[in-house]
Amino acid sequence: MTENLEAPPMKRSANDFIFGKVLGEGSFSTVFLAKDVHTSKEFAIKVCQKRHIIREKKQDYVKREKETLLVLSKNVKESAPYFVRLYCTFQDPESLYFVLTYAKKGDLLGYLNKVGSFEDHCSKFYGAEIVQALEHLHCLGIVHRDLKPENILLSESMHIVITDFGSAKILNCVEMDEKNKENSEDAGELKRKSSFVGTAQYVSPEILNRTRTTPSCDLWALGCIIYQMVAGLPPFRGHSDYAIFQKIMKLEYEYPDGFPDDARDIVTQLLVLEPSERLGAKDIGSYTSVKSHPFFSGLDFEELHKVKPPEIC
Ligand SMILES: Nc1ncnc2c1ncn2[C@@H]1O[C@H](COP(=O)(O)OP(=O)(O)OP(=O)(O)O)[C@@H](O)[C@H]1O
Ligand SMILES: O=C(O)C[C@H](Cc1nc2cc(Cl)cc(Cl)c2[nH]1)c1ccc(Cl)cc1
Ligand SMILES: O=C(O)C[C@H](Cc1nc2cc(Cl)cc(Cl)c2[nH]1)c1ccc(Cl)cc1
Repeated sequence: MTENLEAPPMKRSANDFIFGKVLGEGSFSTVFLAKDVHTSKEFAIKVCQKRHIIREKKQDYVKREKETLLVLSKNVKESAPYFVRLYCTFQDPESLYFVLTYAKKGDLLGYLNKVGSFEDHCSKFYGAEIVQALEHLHCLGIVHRDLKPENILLSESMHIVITDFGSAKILNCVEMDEKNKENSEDAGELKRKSSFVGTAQYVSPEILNRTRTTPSCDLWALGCIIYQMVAGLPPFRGHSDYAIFQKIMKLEYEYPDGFPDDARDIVTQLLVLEPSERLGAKDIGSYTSVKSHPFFSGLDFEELHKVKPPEIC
């Protein structure tokens, strides 16, 4: 009997890490900076309180997050390394631990708040990295559903690292084929999941209408994020979520003076109420109609991860 030389990786525990500062708090999680005692490598460890998950009935949310992160970590695409990696998970009687990539430079919202709005070449570069990331995510049959600047983290080299897959949906192959077909069962699923609805400013009309989730809802969020990088504020704003939802359903937004024409054109083609009419909604495989838009002229999407990102100024 040949000995199995590839010993399976040892199950880790909290004792394998030195826990450092708190990086941030979620609704039922705390994320710590931590160092692996064996390799001195740094990680972000997301610690979820079991008691809290049970009380908030968030098991599905956590399960979905782990499943999605596992699929992403097993299907890394060299030209789209734009997602947080899940290295391992473990638990103790009180908590669940997710050992994740540490995104050293915070998130996109932090930079937007710091500089107000991005220079055009910055908006184009980061818009392009998000398109490249969404193309890979959707090819894996995963829809993020809560894409927003706070969930777009930045690595040490200032490339994007998309996170927070708790609200992600993994489409089954049937759904993949009937991408836009109405499906009461799924709408029912959404009804149960209505609490999951993402952050008001970026949520798409079909999520509010409880129709089925398709990759198009991430294209809507892309439109909102490109608008926000160029203008400094999201397109749909209001003093309450309800007021914002009203504006979304009526497509009530405007472009400030000086908003460049190519940015206005691509945002207008993404912020379309009918999901199947959005730019890229009909693309199969790769988002050619989004990538070929003049807003992205001159960018090589496959090479973005190798170039030094433009200074955010
Ligand atoms: N991989 C990471 N690297 C660096 N910082 C991170 C990482 N993941 C999360 N954070 C920080 O920790 C904070 C909490 O993240 P977490 O995913 O636990 O909650 P959340 O998803 O932001 O909130 P909620 O659970 O309500 O959606 C984030 O806002 C972010 O600032
Ligand atoms: O699938 C596994 O590996 C085993 C467990 C499964 C699991 N145990 C749980 C206990 C609670 Cl209270 C909540 C959730 Cl979501 C739970 N998920 C587990 C351990 C750690 C992590 Cl991060 C996730 C799930
Ligand atoms: O719902 C059940 O009864 C079964 C699940 C089992 C379960 N396996 C899981 C695996 C993962 Cl990765 C995540 C979650 Cl939330 C998982 N939940 C579960 C959920 C919560 C708890 Cl506390 C224990 C088991």
